[in-house]
Amino acid sequence: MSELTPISFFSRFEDDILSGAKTITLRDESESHFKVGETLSVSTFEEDRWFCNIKVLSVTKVAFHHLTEDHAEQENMSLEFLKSLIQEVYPGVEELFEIKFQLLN
Ligand SMILES: CC(=O)Nc1ccn([C@@H]2O[C@H](CO)[C@@H](O)[C@H]2O)c(=O)n1
Repeated sequence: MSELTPISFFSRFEDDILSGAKTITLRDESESHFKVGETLSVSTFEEDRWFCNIKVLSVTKVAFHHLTEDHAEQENMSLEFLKSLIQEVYPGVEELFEIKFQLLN
């Protein structure tokens, strides 16, 4: 038996992930190592509390200035909010990675 690869999300996104409203996350290069098809064990960033497993569907490089409404929709937020959020989490980072995922039961 192998350990699942961990990933954390801010706990305020837990409900959106569990309802299927949020189906991508945008990360910097330090979290671009996930492999298509691999199962990730998802915990909250704040308390390191497990809340689901997800399967990686794709990992795609995307520039900050190329983010679109399509990304925002898959984040279940407005594009304006998404951009301000990313600037808070990853100040000055232009090269992002879109990780598309599927919630596992
Ligand atoms: C330690 C650390 O970086 N944790 C992160 C980073 C990002 N995100 C979310 O991904 C999307 C785009 O960044 C937005 O929904 C972010 O809030 C997250 O939940 N947790």
